[in-house]
Formats: sequence, C-alpha cells, structure tokens
Amino acid sequence: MAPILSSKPNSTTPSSKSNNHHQSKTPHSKHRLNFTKEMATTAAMPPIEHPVEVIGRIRNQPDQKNKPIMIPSVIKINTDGKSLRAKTEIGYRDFTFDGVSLSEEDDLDGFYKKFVESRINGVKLGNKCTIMVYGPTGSGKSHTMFGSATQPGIVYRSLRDILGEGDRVDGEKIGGGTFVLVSVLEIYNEEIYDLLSSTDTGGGFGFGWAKGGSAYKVRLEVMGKKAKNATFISGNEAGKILKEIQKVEKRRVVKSTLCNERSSRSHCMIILDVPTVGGRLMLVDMAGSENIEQAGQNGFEVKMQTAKINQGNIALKRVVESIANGDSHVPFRDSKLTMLLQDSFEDDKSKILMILCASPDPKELHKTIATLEYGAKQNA
Ligand SMILES: Nc1ncnc2c1ncn2[C@@H]1O[C@H](COP(=O)(O)OP(=O)(O)OP(=O)(O)O)[C@@H](O)[C@H]1O
Repeated sequence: MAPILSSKPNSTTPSSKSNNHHQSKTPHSKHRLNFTKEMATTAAMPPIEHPVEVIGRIRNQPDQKNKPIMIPSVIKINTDGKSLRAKTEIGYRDFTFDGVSLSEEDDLDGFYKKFVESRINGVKLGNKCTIMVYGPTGSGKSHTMFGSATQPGIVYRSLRDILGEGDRVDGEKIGGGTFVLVSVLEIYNEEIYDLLSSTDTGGGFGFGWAKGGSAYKVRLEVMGKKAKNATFISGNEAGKILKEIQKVEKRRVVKSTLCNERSSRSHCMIILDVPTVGGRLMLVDMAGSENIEQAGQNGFEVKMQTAKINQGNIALKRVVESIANGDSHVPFRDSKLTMLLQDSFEDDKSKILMILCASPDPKELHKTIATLEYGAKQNA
C-alpha cells in the first residue's frame, strides 16, 4: 500500500545542501540498473560512459475533475535540474538522472526537442539509436511513444524527422529518396510475434512478407541478434507509416487493470531502418514494470505472465550492469528482449536512451520509487 503522507515537516528531511543523498530508510528495490559510482578519473583514464542514458519523465496527475481537493504531486524537480525528489511518509528520496522532465511543463513537443531530437539526427547520419520507455502501468509509456490525437509522440516525430517532412522548398520535399523499412514486434510470454504479419497490403505500402506470413501473429525465432523473417513495410510518408504502426500496435496483448483500461502485458518493439544511410532506430514500449504483488494479481497463469514480463526487465538490468562493470560475459541471452537489443548495446556508436515514466500520484508512490530506483544513478 502507498504510504500516507505526513503534513508535518519531518525531522529526517534532508536540507537542500544534502540533495544528493538517498534517504536510506525507504527500502531499495532489487531491480535497478545499478549505475556504478562515478570513479575518480585521471587524464590517462577517461570517465567510463554508462551504456544507457536515463531520463525521468513524470506524467500529469490523472484526471482530478471529480475530486473535491486537488491532490498534490509527490514528485518535484530539484534545482540541479537533473534529479527528482520524491516525498515519502518518512522524508524525501532524491534520484539523479541524465535529464528529468515533468509533463506538466514539457509537453511531448518540448520533451522530444530536449531529449530525443539530437539522437534522431544521429540516425539520419547513419547511426544506431534505441529508445525504451519503462515504468508501471498507466505511467504514460505509450502516451510518450505514440502520443494522442492532438499531440504526436516519439514514433511520429522521429519518422517525420528522418523522412525530412516539414522541410519543403517550393512544395518539394527535402530529403526525397529517403525511405524507411519498419518492423513491429511484440514480446509476450518470452515469445516474439510479428505484429505486421497479418496486415493487408492496402495503403500503398511496399510489404516484405515473412515466410508463410499471413496468419495471425506469426511467432518468430531469433537468428543471430535479429528476429528471423520479420515482415516489414517500406514507405516515405510519416503519417501513413504511423497509422499502420498504430493499427498493429492495437494487437498487443493487453489487460484491463485498476490503473489503466488498456494495460500492455507485452513489450512492443518498432524497428526502423534507414537503408540510404544505414541508420537504425529501435523504439521499445515496455510492458508495465510492476511486480506480482504490486499488480495485485491472483491465479497461476497471470502470475506466470507477470514473471515473464519481469524476466525481460530483470535481464535488461543485468545486461546494463555487466556492461557498466566491464564483465567479459554479458547475459544477453537471458531474455528475448535483451537478445534483440544486443546489437544496439554492442555497437560503440549506438545511443541508448531509457525514459523512465512515473506518476506524481501519492497512491502510486511505491511504484514510482521502484521505477526511479531502477534507473537512477547511485549518488556519490
Ligand atoms: N502526460 C500525459 N498527459 C495526458 N494524459 C496522459 C499522460 N500520460 C498518460 N496519459 C493518459 O493516461 C492513460 C495511461 O497512459 P499510458 O497508456 O500511456 O500508460 P502506459 O504506461 O503505457 O501503461 P501500460 O503499461 O499499461 O501500457 C492513457 O489514457 C493516457 O492517454
């Protein structure tokens, strides 16, 4: 249960000077990316770059129209602009990231410009980039990735940027000739499914069909570091491609929960290749990260499902730890998610961005803390 906030000032509250210290009283989650402590470096030894850059993104308060009193947020940005402070019943916890964003202040446009655009520019030059959204159900992962009717999300904005739309001279599109190949995969219960495999060929797209691929949700094997025989669409119009992606994204396995009418129970991976330059963008909308107790689930099958979702999350954490520690063996093969991400993680020039989505709602505090802990840097 979420702790009840105390209105009294708490004696354990750290002063602003000690912003960078964790309150040790709130239990720490086992599931965290475990950033290594920043080490003292010399000129001969450049600082070790962490393989993943992490942004903390706090969604708007859920609709409070019918509530008599505005519920105050339990999260705020500290003055350093890189850490978030969570108010708990026993004080505060601070979490430091590469960047932070409140959706109340940065809408999806502002968020994209601040944290995503520069990485997409790299893809246009032929680099690889992976962007993952992680967090519990209802925290705004799909909203950040896909946006809404009025506010496009990362998928559409990056497609537009890559395809050079909006950049027109005399009605002619700049960047003509650029096209993308797109695959959409789902990882559910540790199996990979091809979400495009049963799409019809209408809409003016070029389709590359997987072998025998018109049955509903074809299951794919991993060959090397890729899903073998995945169907792809090719096109050069962001709007049309987005529509297709959104249509097939609706085929993901979902379940209704108290927090979200359409809670994703699977990871969704959109792989976007730019053949003209050799760039690749992987966008991953991860399944809700809550554990079995938090999800309040009963029944063997549902518990197994949550355990399998967590397998991907825990494997990802282990992979990041192993790379950060310089281990000779990195356990990519522990989950289907990490198998498909292996290429990105092994490529030195690849950018990996993890967006941790969380809620400012006091009722969600435990989940918010678990999410922020997963990717926060350990403060010195
Ligand atoms: N920043 C935001 N502003 C407005 N509405 C939001 C915001 N973030 C999320 N929402 C809304 O809250 C609901 C839940 O968000 P969303 O579906 O993105 O959660 P999720 O983290 O993807 O959950 P799941 O893991 O269950 O798929 C949606 O109706 C979404 O439109």
